[in-house]
Amino acid sequence: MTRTIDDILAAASVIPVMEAAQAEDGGPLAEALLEGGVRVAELTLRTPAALDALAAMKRAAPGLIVGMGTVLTVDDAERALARGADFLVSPGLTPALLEFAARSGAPFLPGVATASEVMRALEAGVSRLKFFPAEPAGGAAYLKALYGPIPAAVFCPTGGIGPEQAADYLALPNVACVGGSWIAPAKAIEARDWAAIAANARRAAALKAR
Ligand SMILES: O=C(O)C(=O)C[C@H](O)[C@H](O)COP(=O)(O)O
Repeated sequence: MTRTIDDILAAASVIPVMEAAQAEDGGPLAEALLEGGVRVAELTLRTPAALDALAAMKRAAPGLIVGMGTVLTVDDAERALARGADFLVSPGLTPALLEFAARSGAPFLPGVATASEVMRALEAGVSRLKFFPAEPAGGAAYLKALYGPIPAAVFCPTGGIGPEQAADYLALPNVACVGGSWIAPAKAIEARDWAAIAANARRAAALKAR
């Protein structure tokens, strides 16, 4: 059965967004997230080790749905899928990536930050969107304002969100989940503090969308 981006967002209330400097950290990181009850995570394509780390996550915890973030080009998307990414996340939305997602059928969460970008996505048949960078772009109040004229768009806000802001977003009718680096910060991964990451994951998994 093909998993859609809607299925993936429905499986998550909080999506940990991570950066891995060492590929071998992927396995224990994925296990810590699953242990904490997190079902969906995003690993950013920001380090040379990212693709290997993603493959390690999928090997160690096949039940964890792992997306590749920071997908900027079709080449990034192809490389991520080849290493086992379950979905693709981009900070923005380009015609080339939209076309690739439509052609490949890969679940894709493109980023938007304005009403015009949301409308462009809807014209392309895409209604599940990352709101990025959420806090600098206007926060929960901004998304609440977009809901009036454009109720069809559903967001996963990410960028500058911590546990204090998450509940405000999750209470909105147009928010499916939120993303953030606070569950598995780069420092905790570097320190291999899997117990702290599992504890953060447990608290995050307890947050629920409306
Ligand atoms: O690389 C990407 O594709 C991104 O979209 C960036 C991430 O969403 C942010 O790095 C989240 O990090 P925080 O703001 O610390 O929660």
